[in-house]
Amino acid sequence: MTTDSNRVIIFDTTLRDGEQSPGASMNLEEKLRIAETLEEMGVDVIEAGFPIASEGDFESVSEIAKRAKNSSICGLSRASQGDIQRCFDAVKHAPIHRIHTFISTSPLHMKYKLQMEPDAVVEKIKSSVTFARSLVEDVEWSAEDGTRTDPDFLCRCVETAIAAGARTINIPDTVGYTVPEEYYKMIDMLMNRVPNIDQAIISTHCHNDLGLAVANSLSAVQAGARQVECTINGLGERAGNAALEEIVMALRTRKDFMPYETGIKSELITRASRMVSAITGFSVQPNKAIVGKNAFAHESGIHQDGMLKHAGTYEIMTPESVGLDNANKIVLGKHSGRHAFKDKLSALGYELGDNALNDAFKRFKDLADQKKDVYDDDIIALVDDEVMRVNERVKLTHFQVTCGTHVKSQIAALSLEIDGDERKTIAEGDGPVDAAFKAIKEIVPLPNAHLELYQVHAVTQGTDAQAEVTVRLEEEGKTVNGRGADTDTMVASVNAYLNAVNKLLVKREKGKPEDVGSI
Ligand SMILES: CC(=O)SCCNC(=O)CCNC(=O)[C@H](O)C(C)(C)COP(=O)(O)OP(=O)(O)OC[C@H]1O[C@@H](n2cnc3c(N)ncnc32)[C@H](O)[C@@H]1OP(=O)(O)O
Ligand SMILES: CC(C)C(=O)C(=O)O
Repeated sequence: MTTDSNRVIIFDTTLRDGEQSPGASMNLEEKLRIAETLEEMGVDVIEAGFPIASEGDFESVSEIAKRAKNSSICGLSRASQGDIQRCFDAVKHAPIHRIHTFISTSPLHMKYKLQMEPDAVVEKIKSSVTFARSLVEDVEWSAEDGTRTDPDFLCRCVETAIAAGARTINIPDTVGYTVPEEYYKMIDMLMNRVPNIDQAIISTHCHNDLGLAVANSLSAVQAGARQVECTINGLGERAGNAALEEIVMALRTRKDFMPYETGIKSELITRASRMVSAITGFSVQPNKAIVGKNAFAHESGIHQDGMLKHAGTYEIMTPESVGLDNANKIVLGKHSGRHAFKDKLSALGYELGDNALNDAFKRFKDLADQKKDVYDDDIIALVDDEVMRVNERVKLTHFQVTCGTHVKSQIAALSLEIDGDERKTIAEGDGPVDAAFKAIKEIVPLPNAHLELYQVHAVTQGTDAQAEVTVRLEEEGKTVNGRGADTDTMVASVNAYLNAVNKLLVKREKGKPEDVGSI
């Protein structure tokens, strides 16, 4: 495959190296779905598996090849005729196909793993690539453990592979050992020293053992590599491979510094990431670049304020460019400020005046201090509660209740502000709710009111969820419902009861004006 001087070939190995992650095995149907998505994304080469590894691998590479249209389908094979033939038999069904063959070139691998002399390795490169070329046009050769290989020997191996017909030369950082500057120099050295290098495309295949897989790959591109091997979500052996989404978005976002193109439709990145995560069961860490759930989320007030004024203040790419349609996420939490809170309220349909906004904001901050996640429903409950309480005559100022085992009766201590006056009491009850409600009735006499309903439900999930309590009171044929929300169920209960009491007072006022103030 040839490429324009600035076109970077994206070679996805999620189905081969990605599947080598312990626990990431995929079945045929799952591999077909991923391959279809990769092709739709515009991946140039899909490494679909290692056909000699098993009947299952052979079948999946063959089936993927049969369905492929535009992507080249590739299989991996050791430097042996058996592997290469099996690989060919699987990939040959694809209209565009490639054989990828490899052998180790580092002193350590040659001596201990292959137990071969360097000259014998060079001979194997020649014979394996020649055999592969007798089967297909497009042969890729990899120098396994390339980054720990002696430079002179690496040049000799690369020259041999190209002379035998390889048109892509891959220099893997098999153990994730190199660093960007060193890798740059290695690619640059090959470009300058290997006499027939212009007949091949240099490829990178970086592992992430030091967290440098993407940085190393980009460094190699800057040195002249024009194929990057990568995987969705950075899946792969040990710490994984370079993440496709990070490579693609880095090239797209920093075109000013790295003027290279890929053929990837980046809008499909999120879909591919979620699919691979769901199929493998490997969840994506929340702070993972590009595809983590927090990659476009903003929690702190200063950032949220900046985002509301201009998204470019804190986002270097748009969520839409990676296929997130819910736009940037302003997540309210304890670090949020008034601007973001007000914006969230208007998105939820609330327009509060300055005073009400300040009161609601204070309650929101208190809630965020107590609660890990503040959801929209929490805010709705909080604001409804706040709005409801404006103009209430009876307000809670203090409440404490004892409860637990081996306590005969529970004691509630309560202070209420009624029309501006503070009143206090202590009451005993059969359980904390009973004690609390008795305390209210001692301060606010309600001789004819009956409790018809007391209901608690959690607004959101988790043990720190807000409780929303509904209390229904009936007095002489008039029924009112009171609501209260708080992370403390007892406080929510008292607030709900008081809300109902306040509504009853309003009904009394309407019915008998002479009763105003008769508390
Ligand atoms: C860095 C990488 O990602 S490399 C790819 C890793 N992927 C895989 O290993 C895919 C899954 N592998 C398998 O299913 C099996 O290992 C097989 C089918 C490939 C081979 O299985 P076996 O024949 O039982 O051999 P085993 O895996 O135990 O040992 C590997 C053999 O291949 C040899 N070998 C390793 N790499 C190469 C190579 N590139 N070219 C030729 N021979 C190689 C080893 O020296 C060893 O040979 P030996 O048996 O003479 O000592
Ligand atoms: C065989 C090559 C491409 C590889 O996977 C590696 O070296 O990590």
